[in-house]
Amino acid sequence: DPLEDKRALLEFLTIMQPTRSLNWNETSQVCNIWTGVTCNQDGSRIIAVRLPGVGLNGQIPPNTISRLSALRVLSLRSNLISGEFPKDFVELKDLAFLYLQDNNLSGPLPLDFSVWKNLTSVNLSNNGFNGTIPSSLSRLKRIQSLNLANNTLSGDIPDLSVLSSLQHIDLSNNYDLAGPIPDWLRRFPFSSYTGIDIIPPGGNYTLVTPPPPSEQTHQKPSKARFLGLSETVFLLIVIAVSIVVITALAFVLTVCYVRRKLRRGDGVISDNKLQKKGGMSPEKFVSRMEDVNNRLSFFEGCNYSFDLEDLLRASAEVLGKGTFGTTYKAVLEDATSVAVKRLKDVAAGKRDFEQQMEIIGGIKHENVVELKAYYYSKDEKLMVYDYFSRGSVASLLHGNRGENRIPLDWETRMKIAIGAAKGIARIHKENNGKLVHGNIKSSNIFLNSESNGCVSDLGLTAVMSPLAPPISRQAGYRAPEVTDTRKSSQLSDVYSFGVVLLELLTGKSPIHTTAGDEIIHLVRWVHSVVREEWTAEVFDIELLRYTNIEEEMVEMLQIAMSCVVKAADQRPKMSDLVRLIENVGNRRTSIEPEPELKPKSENGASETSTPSEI
Ligand SMILES: Nc1ncnc2c1ncn2[C@@H]1O[C@H](COP(=O)(O)OP(=O)(O)OP(=O)(O)O)[C@@H](O)[C@H]1O
Repeated sequence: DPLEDKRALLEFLTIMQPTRSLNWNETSQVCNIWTGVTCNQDGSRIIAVRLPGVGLNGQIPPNTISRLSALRVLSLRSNLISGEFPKDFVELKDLAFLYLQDNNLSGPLPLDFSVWKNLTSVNLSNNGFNGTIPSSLSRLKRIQSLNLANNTLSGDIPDLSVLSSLQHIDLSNNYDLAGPIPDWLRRFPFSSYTGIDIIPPGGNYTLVTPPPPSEQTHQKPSKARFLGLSETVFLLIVIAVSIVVITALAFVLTVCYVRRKLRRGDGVISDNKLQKKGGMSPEKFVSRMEDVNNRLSFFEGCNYSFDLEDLLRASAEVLGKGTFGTTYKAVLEDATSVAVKRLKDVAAGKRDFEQQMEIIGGIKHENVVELKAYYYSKDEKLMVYDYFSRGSVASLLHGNRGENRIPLDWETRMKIAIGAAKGIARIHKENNGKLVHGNIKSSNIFLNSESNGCVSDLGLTAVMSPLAPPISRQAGYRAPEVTDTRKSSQLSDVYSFGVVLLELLTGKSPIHTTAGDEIIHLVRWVHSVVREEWTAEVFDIELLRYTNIEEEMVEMLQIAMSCVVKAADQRPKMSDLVRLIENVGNRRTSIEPEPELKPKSENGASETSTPSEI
């Protein structure tokens, strides 16, 4: 345990006296136990303290928090903290995320922000800070989000145009800030600088206020104007305005009605806010989530700094509904995008769920999508991942079939296959070699920063109810024995991986319909085509433009077919597959530079791709 850090926090707690009781006591272990506290990997230091809305009262005592010199995240927002910005916070050299908004802090902002070189997100809004905005903010090279709104800051707005990483800024409602509004600030939304005094060319101060809504001018014709019009014209205007108002009202009511209906529908978020989902009132939802013992649990090394409340407030968009729940893209205040999976039908109790999450979150591998955080309460179970803006392999392969489609080239497909194989092989080593992915499919494979395949959504079958209805969307990937026993294994993962390989090779979905509405099962179809000795027909038409890859495609087809054999014990192990696929890829580097074309048969396949090789 980090004893020194622990002592500092206990001193802080004794003086601040939060109204909500925290489970911090001298005898208990800090790391993984104390509410709102996160330690580093070896448990030697505290790196995050998150205590939003726990009723902390009074001034932050000097020489307490500042002793946590490894602190990266400090969130004390929505409390009753008063006094000046603690001077000794300069000791927190690693601080990256600072959230002190919604308190009663006052006095000047720190003069020299450059002591916090790693600052990424700062929110000091809704306090009583006064004085000027320090120009040293311009030295925060990593800053992405800066919120100083609703204080009483004054003076000029410093030039922060050099901050290329800045994505979000809010200086609004600091009524004594003087203008003019600099050009760099005008690049941000208008809401970033409403409520600031500006000096127009004439010299008089005016306040930057939002433009008045246009209806107002329609609804309130001035008296002078009325006197200038004939009564008929005036009446016509009144009637026209009334019609517009009534139509608008009817429209709003219809929208409300439709939204309410939608909200009742299964899994549909009506107001694209996570907090309004599930037909629960936002207040009820938030209060359920805010149970002190039920907090968002982050994994070691995670550089996110948001709290559950931030997540609930984030604007959210449904990415899709899958086997285990619905996944949302949530955009947080500091412009970070995360993917949040809201699980349904979880059968595991809290302890088992947490244990499984620890196993999943403990896997750090470049080909496994890292679980960043999770949340468990009676009513909600959430998992938080990085958001992959390029979409999944499923969407890259099967999405956007229109004119501006960018086909997936062979090299990328191979990188996806090798990456995914390595990721799954790594998963299979976990938990004493017993961990099963359980849901391998192309919508759960993404491209990492090097465009290698990266697998997600692992290990969830262990916490799900076995009584949940069978999922048809998984069907095309499910090994025959899983259909019967409903138990997945590492060998059934191999089968599903084989189906993904077939998808990459054929460009076809595991279950699809033909023009004549015939349902095609990819594995069966490939078997039948190969049996009929039409191997070349199998490959994706988009791949036929590449001249010297036939041999590799055939080799990959052989590998895929070995994965999808019926008898589980005859399938290769994932670690063998990594080697086999890498061999194919390695040979390619020597083939690729050869410009020579191989002779092609009529249907476009090379002479070497004879069915006998399969
Ligand atoms: N981290 C992420 N970044 C971007 N998109 C994601 C992320 N995680 C999931 N998605 C996408 O969100 C959609 C829904 O995902 P989800 O995992 O809930 O369902 P699925 O993959 O369709 O099925 P299953 O639940 O069986 O995995 C899918 O299109 C998936 O590719």
